[in-house]
Amino acid sequence: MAISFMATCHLKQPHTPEDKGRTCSRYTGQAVRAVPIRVITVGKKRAEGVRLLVDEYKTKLKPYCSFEDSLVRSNPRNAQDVRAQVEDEEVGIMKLIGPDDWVVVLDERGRDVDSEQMAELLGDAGNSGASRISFCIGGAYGHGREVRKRANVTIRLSSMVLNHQIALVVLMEQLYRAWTILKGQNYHH
Ligand SMILES: C[S@@+](CC[C@H](N)C(=O)[O-])C[C@H]1O[C@@H](n2cnc3c(N)ncnc32)[C@H](O)[C@@H]1O
Repeated sequence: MAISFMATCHLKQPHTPEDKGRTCSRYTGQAVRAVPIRVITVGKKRAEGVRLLVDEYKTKLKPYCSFEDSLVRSNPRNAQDVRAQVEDEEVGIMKLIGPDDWVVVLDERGRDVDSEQMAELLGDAGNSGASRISFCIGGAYGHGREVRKRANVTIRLSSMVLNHQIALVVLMEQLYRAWTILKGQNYHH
């Protein structure tokens, strides 16, 4: 499934004063097929503040696309064995990924994507045959080999390592931002 979101954004360079207020996406103002989004996270119970923010962005995303929040629970029995933990979490993630999913793995070693490129990623997915976009956030020790291999693209949200719950909140906000870019709405400046 060819998705070219990296190739086209004309605001890849740092924004100049002239760029201020412009949003860039090949798809801005066009009808974009809203591919359902699923975010798969690994972990235990979420912190209350994270839960509130995730709920807020789920509500904000509702007018744009369907959204599924899937949690793969870490098995506490594996806490002393990192490999067993990563493998167990990987099985849980792979079970949720369908054959037609377009898979975006989040990893601090992934490709840098700006907000406009995130919008293009969603727009490109809409033009592809993907039945769903699955974003995968790993556990304390990251993703296993199978998940990495399954990735259509691996992106990072920052060059810093984030706690998985913080990564989830940042991703949710960026998904909402991406949709406002696609719709040409006054949120992204
Ligand atoms: C605590 S981090 C795991 C860090 C671990 N060093 C690794 O090898 O992945 C948990 C998860 O949060 C996500 N994450 C953390 N920092 C990130 C970043 N800068 N960009 C994208 N995702 C990130 C990744 O999905 C990661 O698997």
